[in-house]
Amino acid sequence: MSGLPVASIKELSEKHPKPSDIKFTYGTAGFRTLASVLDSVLFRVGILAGLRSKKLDGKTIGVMVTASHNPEQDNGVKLVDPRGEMLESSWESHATTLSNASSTDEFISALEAFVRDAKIDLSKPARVVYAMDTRPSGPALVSALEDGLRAIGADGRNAGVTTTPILHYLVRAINTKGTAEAYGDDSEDGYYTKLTNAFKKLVSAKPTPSPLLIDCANGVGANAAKKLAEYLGDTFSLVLENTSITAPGALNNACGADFVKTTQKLPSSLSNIIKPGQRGCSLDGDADRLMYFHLDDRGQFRMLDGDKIAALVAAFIVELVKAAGLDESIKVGVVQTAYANGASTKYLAERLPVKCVSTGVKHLHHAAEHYDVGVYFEANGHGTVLFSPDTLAKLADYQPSTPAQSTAVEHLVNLTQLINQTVGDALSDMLLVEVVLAHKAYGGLEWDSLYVDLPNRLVKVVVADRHIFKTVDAERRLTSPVGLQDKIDSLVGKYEGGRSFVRPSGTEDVVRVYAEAVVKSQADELAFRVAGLVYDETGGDPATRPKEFL
Ligand SMILES: CC(=O)N[C@H]1[C@@H](OP(=O)(O)O)O[C@H](CO)[C@@H](O)[C@@H]1O
Ligand SMILES: [Mg+2]
Repeated sequence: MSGLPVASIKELSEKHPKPSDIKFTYGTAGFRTLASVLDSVLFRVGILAGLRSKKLDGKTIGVMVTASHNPEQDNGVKLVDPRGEMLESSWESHATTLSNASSTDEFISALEAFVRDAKIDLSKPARVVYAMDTRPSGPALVSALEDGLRAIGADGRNAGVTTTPILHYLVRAINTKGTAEAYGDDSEDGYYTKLTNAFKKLVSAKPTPSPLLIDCANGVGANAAKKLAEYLGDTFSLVLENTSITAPGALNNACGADFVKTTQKLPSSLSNIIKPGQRGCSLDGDADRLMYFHLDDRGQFRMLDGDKIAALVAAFIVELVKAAGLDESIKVGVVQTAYANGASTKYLAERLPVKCVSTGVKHLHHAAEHYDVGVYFEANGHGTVLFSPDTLAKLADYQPSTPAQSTAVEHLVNLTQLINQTVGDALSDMLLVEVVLAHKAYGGLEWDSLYVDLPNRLVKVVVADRHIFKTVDAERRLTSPVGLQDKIDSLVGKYEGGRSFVRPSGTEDVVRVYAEAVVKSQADELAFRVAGLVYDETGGDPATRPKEFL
């Protein structure tokens, strides 16, 4: 075994010193914080990505530089494993440890220990493909990443400015090239061609959909949606808004999927553009989340979130599987989190198996892999559909006995091409939604009426130490602080259709309180009473108690 290239790491590491007063964490969304403090993290991630590739026998690893829906001054970085999935969780803590070594010497010792413990064969090749979103801090951070790749001797491929899901696609396409599982050509052209060819086949016998308004969050989704529109040609026209990717401060500002979900409002930049009866959607800053909305006939804004997308898509796939005559051998299931609207869970559970897992895409993704076809969406609009290898083989080998069965199987096969199965993908999900709407001849109104959302409220509570909050049952119940869950239960019992749960955030230094009830004012009241309880029970200072807490 050859050793670490210590001299080269040392020399380059000196150019990327760690800020002394900061503790970094590789969390649910990778490293994410103010861009101005991330230089050393990117350098070290470059080395880590190289080591991950060596550990996996030279398979290509992805690195995405983005802070998604966060404000423009933030940035972040996450690693992508060879099949396009999130980094294996055991490596998250190694990433955290390496990022916090205080000096170059300490960093090198930590690397040496890691290489030994993880039994990494340094003589293996290392390959990494990387990309960034449109943030102004991106280029400098990418150059720190490239120093890391150089230090460990990894081959880097720069995929430029692109979306998170395209980077995930590229990783899988590169690693499956020339195999029976080839995912597509390993280029952006390959991605757009794959998606749009499948889309065109799926809607070929349907009327052309009315043009769709897309809020691009002033981010990288604007570039991607523009290219997608070119590949779609006349089949489907996209009206792109919030495309100012170079305007200072515009990214995610009062627009984008997260804004729509958290404020339950239309971005004001669209208010003069969207017409009653029209549908539109918002992407987030790296185009992996999607929120739909429509204005009803009276011009009222109606949000169609990840739960509504899951309901629409899952019911459609179940219908197709049945129409194909495959319902005995292909089982469709849905994965949600506790934040899924109770009405969506009820709607889905009446039709197919539904599983609830902890917050965070990796939990949903892994649970969805256990179904033949697993549909997963977070309420915030991040999700996709996974077809198991067995299911893909069944679809490929199936001999339909009627023309109707044959059409249904063809549709299913085209869906496997349309859907980005590596990760949630706003553009792929958008085409998927449009396919279902076209097949069902639904507008926003019909889709929205699948079920009626229960009124709900999400509240943040700032506490002294959120780590004392421990949960069980897919985060729906607290075991610590002891006794708090009983108090929440007795509050919930007072509200018709009441549901509430409390969990520590994995991405912000807060505790989140979610509440639902049959009436909006009651959902708000329940949320603020539970928030008040959490605050008081964990020693919150009465002087700074938020006044809306009850
Ligand atoms: C209530 C909520 O929307 N939580 C979000 C948020 O996680 P928290 O752990 O709740 O901070 O960020 C995650 C990463 O983007 C996302 O997966 C999740 O859905
Ligand atoms: Mg995102």
